Amino acid sequence: MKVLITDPISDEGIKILKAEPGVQVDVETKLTKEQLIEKIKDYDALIIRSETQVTKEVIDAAQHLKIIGRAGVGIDNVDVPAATEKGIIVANAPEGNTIAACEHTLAMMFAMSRNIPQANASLKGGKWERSKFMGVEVMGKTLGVIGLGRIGGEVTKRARCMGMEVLAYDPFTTPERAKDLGARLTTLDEIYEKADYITVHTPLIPSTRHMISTPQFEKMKKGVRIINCARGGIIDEAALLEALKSGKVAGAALDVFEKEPPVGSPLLELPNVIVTPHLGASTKEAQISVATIIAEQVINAFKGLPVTTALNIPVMKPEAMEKIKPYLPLAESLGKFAAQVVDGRIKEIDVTYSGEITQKDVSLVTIAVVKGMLDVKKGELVNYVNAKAVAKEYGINIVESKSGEVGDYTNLITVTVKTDSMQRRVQGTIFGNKDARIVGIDGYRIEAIPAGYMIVTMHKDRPGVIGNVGTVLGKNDINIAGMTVGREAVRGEAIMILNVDDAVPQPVLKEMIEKAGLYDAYYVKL
Ligand SMILES: NC(=O)C1=CN([C@@H]2O[C@H](COP(=O)(O)OP(=O)(O)OC[C@H]3O[C@@H](n4cnc5c(N)ncnc54)[C@H](O)[C@@H]3O)[C@@H](O)[C@H]2O)C=CC1
Ligand SMILES: O=C(O)C(=O)COP(=O)(O)O
Repeated sequence: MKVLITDPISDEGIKILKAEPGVQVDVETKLTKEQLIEKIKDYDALIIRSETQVTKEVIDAAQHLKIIGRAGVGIDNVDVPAATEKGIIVANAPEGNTIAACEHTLAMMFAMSRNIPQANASLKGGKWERSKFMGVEVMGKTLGVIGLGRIGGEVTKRARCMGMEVLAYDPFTTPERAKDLGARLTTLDEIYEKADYITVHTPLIPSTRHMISTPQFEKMKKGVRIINCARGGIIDEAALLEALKSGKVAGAALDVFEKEPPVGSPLLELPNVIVTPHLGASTKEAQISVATIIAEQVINAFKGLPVTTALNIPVMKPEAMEKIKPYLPLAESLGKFAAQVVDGRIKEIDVTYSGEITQKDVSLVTIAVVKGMLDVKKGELVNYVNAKAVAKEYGINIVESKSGEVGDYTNLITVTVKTDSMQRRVQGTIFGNKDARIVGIDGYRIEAIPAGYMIVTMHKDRPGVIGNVGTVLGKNDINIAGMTVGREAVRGEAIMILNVDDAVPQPVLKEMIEKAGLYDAYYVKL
């Protein structure tokens, strides 16, 4: 495995990677876009921080890339949909730098309140200006926290200890969580109306880009102070500049910028703006933590172990993963099997779970069904990362449901495939936590091992059919390893599955249909 690291990460992470047998690690920082496009071709993994721009062009140029590891949180510099489409895992290190970013936010709040950067520069410049740098206290003030996630939550807890009242806005959190942290969840408008300090802690995504702009500054209290240690672009810098110039905003503390470095930004000229060069995550502790986490995730990806911080595949805890693991090969086999016993273009895949499995997180099991089906239909690289995206691209609707009905099986996975011309239902179960079986087709009870070469026949139950099928196979030197028949009634409609030891050419299948008088027969290869 070849790992390319293009932004500086802690040696601790590099050591972990190098200790892994068969891993080659190359650190190449400050690559130009063109150099990265050229380099990436040879690598299996890419590790980055916020500086490397992993664009679609870069992803398209990659030939072996399996994982992009972000040694940090924000992934706004990665084209995640492009990676997903190509089956590349994107993983980050979400908890590694929470405290670093939180403490930096508080450091910036204090530095701004007490004019520390300005006073430091003045004194070092030979001046002694005590009255010029009169500050304000944070105690008793209202802090507005926009984005009450990991960092926003830690900032809230500490702000409360400093005697601040905290109002928070986050559309994806609960009033209970906010209360536990010491904040009151409210609207953005109330924050704008009441806050003395506003700090943003959301990701940079389309819905947060320029979420604070001129109309929002207009609603704010005069003299408000703004902190941005999240991402440049959440706050509209041009609008902030105007709000600072007009006196609406008394000060701004910025760690991040719309363009980094912010060369020539007029914000840098203002005395009431203090800045740091994207240092939020730059503590020894955070860097060791994120580098270690991401190195482990990259290794896991190569060992086929769960990548627990992956952002584009369902992530589950190792214990949960352990519980559904036996179902993944069965699900993939059911998908592959079902794809080979239908005609026409697949329009919908419906996966229904019943029995004990309904207590588990089955999202990955559904993906395994889809992956199996697309492996057959598309014959191209489909994996757990891109299976759903590929299905969507081909206009295949995926439906997942859990049924309360407990039939004869402890666990049952029912896969219904709808094509433009027909519908087929295939059911499977696991016996004793390890033995996968196909136990039903279109309501007929059967019991077949989903493996190797198989033949599925649809016929009328009458003497001679099975004998004739055996004769045709024998004549063509195809050995039968197992057989199961399901029928609706004696001499009624029937389905048979044969496990055979050899591949079955189409002409043999045709001969079988004719000689044995079958309605239809399908050859399945798992
Ligand atoms: N300056 C620096 O060096 C660092 C910056 N960051 C930035 O901080 C951001 C937050 O990091 P974490 O707290 O770890 O992430 P998180 O995912 O724990 O928290 C983000 C929160 O924002 C909320 N959110 C999403 N859309 C929102 C909206 N429209 N309005 C209000 N809230 C919204 C989410 O519900 C979530 O609770 C990262 O995405 C990253 O961009 C993170 C680490 C270091
Ligand atoms: O983790 C994040 O989102 C950060 O912004 C930290 O960025 P960095 O790794 O220091 O370039």
